[in-house]
Amino acid sequence: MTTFLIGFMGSGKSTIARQMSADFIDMDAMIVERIGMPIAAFFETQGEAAFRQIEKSVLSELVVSDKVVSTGGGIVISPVNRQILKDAVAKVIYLKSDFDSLYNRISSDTDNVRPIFVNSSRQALEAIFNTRQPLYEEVASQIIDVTDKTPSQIVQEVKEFQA
Ligand SMILES: Nc1ncnc2c1ncn2[C@@H]1O[C@H](COP(=O)(O)OP(=O)(O)O)[C@@H](O)[C@H]1O
Ligand SMILES: O=C(O)C1=C[C@@H](OP(=O)(O)O)[C@@H](O)[C@H](O)C1
Ligand SMILES: [Mg+2]
Repeated sequence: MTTFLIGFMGSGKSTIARQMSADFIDMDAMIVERIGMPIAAFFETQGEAAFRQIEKSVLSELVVSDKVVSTGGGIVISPVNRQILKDAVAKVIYLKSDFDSLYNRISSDTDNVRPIFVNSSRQALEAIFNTRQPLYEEVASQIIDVTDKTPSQIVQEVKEFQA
């Protein structure tokens, strides 16, 4: 069965997926391969809407992948994506944390340039966070509070829930 990891940027989706399964799929990495450029460059040249179109089709492809899939933090924006996640025979695990913890993490993450982070004030980003919170909860089959937990503690909690 496919396992989707969802949550705001910086919640650890890519990190936890990597620790959960050697053949995990990171949606952002898959999209970067497809578009042939970093996501930030694509946002700049083609726009966010074009990114969301690609994201939606990649999500549809991955529903039947039977893999651990780390999604991008904006996967829940689209009602169509939320319906895909609700209809899927899949586990949808929400890695939940508070905005301040996530903001600190994203701010110090030099490996990943997130255009929405780069282009938003802290206040604007918090508003996006607050808007998305209920959307993650709407589609989640499991919610894990990841605040102040190590990746291995989180992986352990996922496994215990599914035991
Ligand atoms: N449980 C954790 N504790 C501390 N730092 C973490 C944890 N999970 C992820 N990180 C760090 O936070 C940043 C974002 O992680 P990432 O997996 O890219 O999140 P996402 O894919 O949800 O945006 C990275 O610098 C990563 O090393
Ligand atoms: O929150 C968002 O809208 C986004 C989050 C990013 O993924 P991560 O959550 O893995 O950083 C990536 O999909 C893109 O920058 C958009
Ligand atoms: Mg990620």
